[in-house]
Amino acid sequence: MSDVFHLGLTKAMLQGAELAIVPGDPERVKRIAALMDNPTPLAATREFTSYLGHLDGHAVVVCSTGIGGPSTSIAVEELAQLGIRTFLRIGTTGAIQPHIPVGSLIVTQGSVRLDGASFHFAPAEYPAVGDFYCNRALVEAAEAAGHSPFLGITASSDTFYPGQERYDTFTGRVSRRFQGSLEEWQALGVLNYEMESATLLTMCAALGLKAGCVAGVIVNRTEQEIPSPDKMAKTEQDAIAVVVDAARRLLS
Ligand SMILES: O=P(O)(O)O[C@H]1O[C@H](CO)[C@@H](O)[C@H]1O
Ligand SMILES: O=c1cc[nH]c(=O)[nH]1
Repeated sequence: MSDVFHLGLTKAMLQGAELAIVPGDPERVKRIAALMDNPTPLAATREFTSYLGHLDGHAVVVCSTGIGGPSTSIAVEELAQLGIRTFLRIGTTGAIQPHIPVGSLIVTQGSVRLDGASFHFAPAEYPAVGDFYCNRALVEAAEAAGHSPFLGITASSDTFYPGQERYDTFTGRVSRRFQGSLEEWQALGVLNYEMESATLLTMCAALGLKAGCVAGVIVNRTEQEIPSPDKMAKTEQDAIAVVVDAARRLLS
């Protein structure tokens, strides 16, 4: 019996956990939990796969959000109902600034809200910003692992293709709203594209929860569209190690 609608979890299963690590991809969950003590599978429903692990004796939930804002909002809402107060997203991303190499890590300070779900929590004037302490823990964890993370603004889009101005679509077209948008975000200093941070950061700020996002750069859109599988796996693993260390720092 589940205490919440979708995740298949009960409060008892979470053993008092107050922090969750939330990747997009369900396949990433086990690999994140493997870096903790006593990794234990909890549930797998739709796009929501969850594990419990422990860091220095603290229970930590790992739960995938699936792709995009709507499913992210469900995961966060239900985890909050079960007692989670801090959310660390670990994702993959496409950089749009030429100086950001594939393999690097980006910590999202704030997001351009190209999603829809965040508007169900707060109006357009409200910022999608990360929690300072989460950002600090992510940056310190990245630096401790020898990375020089980029910290800045992310464009967070509901769609992977038009919203991120990709022309390798079925029609080869992108709707007028997004034509030229990549260049505009570049000129405004936006670092990267992904698909969940706008929802996560807005809803957490609006609901009095803490959140931070780190992402591994798997493509640079000024150079290529398709990631190389080897580089992608290493980048993802680097980001996983950083998010787990950041969680440990926040819990200590
Ligand atoms: O690797 P994840 O966490 O899924 O993040 C990124 O990858 C997906 C798109 O390929 C989107 O979810 C985007 O935000
Ligand atoms: O370009 C990219 C790469 C990963 N995820 C995204 O949303 N966009």
